[in-house]
Order: sequence, then structure tokens, then C-alpha cells
Amino acid sequence: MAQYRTFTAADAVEYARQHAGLADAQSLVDAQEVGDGNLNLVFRIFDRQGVSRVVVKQALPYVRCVGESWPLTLDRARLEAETLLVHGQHCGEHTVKILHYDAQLAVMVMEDLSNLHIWRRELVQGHYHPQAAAQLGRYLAQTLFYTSDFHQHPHEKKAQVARFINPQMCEITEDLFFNDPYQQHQRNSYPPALEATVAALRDDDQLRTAVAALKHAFFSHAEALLHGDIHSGSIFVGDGQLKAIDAEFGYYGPIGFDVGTAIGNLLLNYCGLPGLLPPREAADAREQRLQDVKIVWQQFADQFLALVAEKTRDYALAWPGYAAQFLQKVLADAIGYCGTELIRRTVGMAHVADLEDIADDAMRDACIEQAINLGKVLILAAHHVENIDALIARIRQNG
Ligand SMILES: Nc1ncnc2c1ncn2[C@@H]1O[C@H](COP(=O)(O)OP(=O)(O)O)[C@@H](O)[C@H]1O
Ligand SMILES: CSC[C@H]1O[C@H](OP(=O)(O)O)[C@H](O)[C@@H]1O
Repeated sequence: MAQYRTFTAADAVEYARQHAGLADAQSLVDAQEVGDGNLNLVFRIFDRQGVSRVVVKQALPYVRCVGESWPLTLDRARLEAETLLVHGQHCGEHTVKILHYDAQLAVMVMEDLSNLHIWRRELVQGHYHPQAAAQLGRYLAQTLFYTSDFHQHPHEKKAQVARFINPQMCEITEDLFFNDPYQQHQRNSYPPALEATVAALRDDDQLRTAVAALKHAFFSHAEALLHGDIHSGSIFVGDGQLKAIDAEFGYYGPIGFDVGTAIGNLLLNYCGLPGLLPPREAADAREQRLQDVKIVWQQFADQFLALVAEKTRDYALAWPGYAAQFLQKVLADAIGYCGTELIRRTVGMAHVADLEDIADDAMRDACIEQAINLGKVLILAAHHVENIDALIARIRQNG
């Protein structure tokens, strides 16, 4: 059994030669570390012609963006690889292919998606990928339906819940989404000019009650195997394709959390666009984002309902009308979690380029404030929004 050690570029090349399953493995000669996320090492592995052929990703025993003062489980690599393998079984067209993984070394080898683009970077630059929203809706419907009680046998479901227990990564979400922004915390970071706006979050009884309910459901509602962090920086798009990566926060949780995180990141871009693009382009792109939000939800809901009608195995859950009622609850959850994503990405520690890349200070502060206020409105309104058109109308009123 291999002992954990942090890979050098040379280690990553050698590992890819042994485990990528390439016929010409010895032609792999070089590696470049390209990790730009908060947590891990990511190496692109190149052949003699300079073509990158596979990616090697390794977990560090700590949070990369903070350092050794914040230790973090290596088990996240197993959880990431296994979540992606399960999601790949149910939605191979929209999930990165895992070629090999090793839990001891906390390493995985996967297909190289460098021919595509990280969606967040595209959104920040105003590059529109019209197919992406529908594909994301499909990814969510397939992965969440097939791992839910609508489809999994109750014994298998419980075994899978146990396999994907992910306490340390969930704790990060539990703290960063639901605690930090609503208290004074050293991890928080927001413009000093917004102190009053942020203080108002702490002092809002209704908001704090709604956030507590969202956290409680995140703790306890094991509805399906979530990606757990499906933001636009965890999605490659281009060439008519969409592929999800980076599922180390995978666990059995509330379906609305994945849907809300996905929608929330489209709305972070919506809020940032006036500071990223010239006025007319920004206005057009904002309309596209609202359409994207609508399409993600509609595709998700339509395909989830179709799968329920065709493939539900549980006698009681197959009762006509139940799935539609369940989806109404998922919509409310998703709107709430979307609100918490808007607030944690602006007030908390992990920020997004959609807002951080705005050059003008005053404009950046205004866009961040809009995101915070929209987040608050959505958390408070979540249970009073009847359908997706009503959600879009609320966003227009408040953004
Ligand atoms: N399969 C892949 N193909 C090409 N590049 C990748 C792949 N996976 C990750 N990357 C690159 O590495 C970066 C960080 O990967 P990510 O999985 O988000 O790491 P982290 O877990 O640290 O957030 C991505 O933004 C992307 O640029
Ligand atoms: C201390 S981890 C902060 C933040 O980073 C993760 O994102 P990513 O892996 O995509 O960089 C996740 O969103 C965490 O909440």
C-alpha cells in the first residue's frame, strides 16, 4: 500500500504513466501544476509533443489557500473520485471521467478537459454558452434522481449514505455558508463600506431563523448524492459540451442545495456584470443569466419528473402527484440555498471572480451590496415563490 507523500511534478508524470491507461504511457514527459482552486494540487501531464493528455489531482493534508494551519482530511480525494464515478454512471456526458484513483495517496487521474473552458471565466468575460444551462439542468436531474429514494433500493440507499459520509468537508460548508456571514468572524472579508449592510444580516431575526432551517436541512436531509459544490468554477463548458469536476464536497444531502448553488453562481455573475462589461453588453448578459436560471430549473424539474414517471421503484413515492409536490419543496430549498451562496461568496471567506474582478472600487462595492441584498431577499422569500417565473420576477425587482 502506497504511503501518502505530496507529489512533485515528476511524481505526477510517473504516476500518470503507470495509471492513466494510455497505450503510449512512456511518451508522457512533463507536468505543470495548474491548480487555482482553494484546496488541492492539479497537474496537467504533457507528452513529448507538448500535448496535455491527462490530469493528476492530489489532495493536500491541509487547505491549500490557507496553509498547514488548517488541516483537512485526505479522504476528500476518495470522496471526490467516488462521487464523480457515481455521477458518471448516471450522467456520463456531463461528468469528468475518472481513470484511476488511490485513497492512500489521495490522488486521482482523470481526463484532461483543457479543450474546454471553466464556465466562470467565460461568464466573467461575457462569453455566452447557450447550451450550458440546459445541460446543467440535465446533469442535476440525472445525478440527483438516480441517487435518490425515488430510484435507489432502501437498503442500497442507506449503504450509499454511509459510504459518502463526509464530515470534514460538510463542516466547511456548515461553517462558511450558515455561520460565518451571520456573526463577526475572522474568516469573513467584505468591503468596509458595507459594514452596515453586513451588520443588518446579523441582526435580522427572520433571516437568522430561515438560515437555521436551511442549515438544519443540510445536516439532516439525505435526499440524494450531491456534488456539494456545483458552482461555475467547477464546470467546464465549450464546443457544445458541459462537464462537472471537483466533487470533494459530495455527500447525501438536500437536492435543493445543488440546484441552489448552481443558480446562485449564475446570479453572482448577474450581480457582477455591470462592473465587468460595458453597459449594453452587461444588460444583454444579465438577461441571458436570468434565462439561464430559468432553463436550469425547468430542465432539472422536467427531467426529474420524467424520470420519476418512468423509473420510480418505490411503491409509495410513485403515487401520482407526489413528485410534483416534492419538487415544490426542492424549489423553496433551492431558492434559500441560492441566497446563502450569494451571501457566503460576498461576506464570507471564499469569493468569486464575477465580483472580485471588477476594477472600479465603488462599482465593485455596489455590485457586492446588490448580491448581499438579493441573497437576503431570496432566503426570506423562498417559501413564498410559487414557480420559476415568480423567482425571475423577484430577482428583477431586487436586482
Ligand atoms: N480534468 C481537468 N482538465 C483540465 N483542467 C482541470 C481539470 N480539473 C481541474 N483542472 C484545472 O485545475 C483547476 C482547479 O481544479 P479544481 O478541481 O477546481 O481544484 P480544487 O479542488 O482545488 O478547487 C481548475 O480550475 C482547472 O483549471
Ligand atoms: C476553505 S475552502 C473554501 C471554499 O473552497 C471550495 O471551493 P473550490 O474547491 O472550488 O475552490 C468550496 O467552495 C469551499 O467552500
